[in-house]
Amino acid sequence: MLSCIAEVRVTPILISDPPLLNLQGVHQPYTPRTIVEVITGSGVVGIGETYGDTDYLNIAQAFGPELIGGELTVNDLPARVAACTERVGAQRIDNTVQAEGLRGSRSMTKIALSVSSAFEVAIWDALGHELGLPVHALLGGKVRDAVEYSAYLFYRWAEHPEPDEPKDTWGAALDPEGVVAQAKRMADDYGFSSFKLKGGVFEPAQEVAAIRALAEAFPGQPLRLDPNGAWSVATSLEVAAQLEGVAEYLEDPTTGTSNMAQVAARTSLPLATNMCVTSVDEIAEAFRTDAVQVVLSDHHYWGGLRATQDLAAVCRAFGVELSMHSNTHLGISLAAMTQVAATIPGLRYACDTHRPWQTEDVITEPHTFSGGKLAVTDTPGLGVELDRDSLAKLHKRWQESEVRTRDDAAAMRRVHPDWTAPAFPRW
Ligand SMILES: O=C([O-])C(=O)C[C@H](O)[C@@H](O)C(=O)[O-]
Ligand SMILES: [Mg+2]
Repeated sequence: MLSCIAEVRVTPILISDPPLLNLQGVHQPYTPRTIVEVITGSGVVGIGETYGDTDYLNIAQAFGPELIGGELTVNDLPARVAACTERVGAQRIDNTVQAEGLRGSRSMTKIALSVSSAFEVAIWDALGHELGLPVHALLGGKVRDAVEYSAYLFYRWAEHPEPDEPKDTWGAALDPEGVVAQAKRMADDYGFSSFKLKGGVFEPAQEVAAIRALAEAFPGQPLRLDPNGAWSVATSLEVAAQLEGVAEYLEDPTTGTSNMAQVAARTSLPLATNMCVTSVDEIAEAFRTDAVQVVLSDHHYWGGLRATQDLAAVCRAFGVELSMHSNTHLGISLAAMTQVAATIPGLRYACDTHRPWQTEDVITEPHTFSGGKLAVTDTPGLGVELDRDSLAKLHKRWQESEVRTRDDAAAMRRVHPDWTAPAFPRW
């Protein structure tokens, strides 16, 4: 007989983040995350992680206690979190804006699923510990022993504007030479052999030049460019023509399924997305119109690991490839990504990860990449352990700070006071 859930803890934290540039602006020095702990009657602890912005945190804090006394089951979580979201005042959520402009359209359902994902992962982890099995075994078993990740390259400043803000040793990358230097360090330190450049920051010609410089520095290695929908259909087609035979795919060159379909119809370069296929109701139109050839799944978006497997099955049915998207995240989410990626057949594109950019973590032994891959652990649950000192320190930072959301445009205004997030298409 499995133990029931005896306690749930929801802890907001602030983690440091480097000054990475994107279409919307720049990453803040500190960004919020939510850490979830599900504790069973036998004392087992399962952990999960998701966004920490206020809309997400409020729902997570309201929902956590509803699990107490219940069983370690995941199938009813999305519906239960959605019902809780209604009660928490989801009517305040503006469904019309593009969340951070980087994630596609925003909706209450998507926010609820992102919250649900943290509880789902925590329950899988707890179940794994209760049964002495790794999460991948609970999900049906692994089909690979290691998961390959791609280097996630960013244009960036050397430092945040204020002297007492977090620093790292990567230096600036504001031109093709800087991007290549960053890629070389990613290859040397982590063994990554495919590279994605976050675009939408400079004029397309400069970003094409950076991809060409990468192709020269890393001949034959897979390259991707992701401007988060910054380009018109015409610009996307110009870039596609220049990168055919150079890049392995273009990621969200333009905004919206119909624009993506127009681009896809006139280039041989595959199009990937983490913006126009981010929920079940967006799949049909995108697949029917052949708008995307690679869906970048994200267990935070889709509601967890089971939902990621479901998405993989739908993609298989339509001959669409699957890979993984990543946003600023810590080791709990990386462990979850690795466990589910291990179970998905035919994953032929390396998954994204922001992990090398994070200097902090809440697990006792942060992951080590070898040859750009993470080994799939067979230890029970997710195979990672919560570092309570670190969690307490990062929670204290949250308590002492006024930062409650990630706002890349506001962070950019500290340096360029006239900055506003650009209208689509930017170019
Ligand atoms: O692939 C993507 O679109 C992303 O990773 C979105 C992220 O939010 C990224 O652009 C970032 O953190 O600046
Ligand atoms: Mg993307």
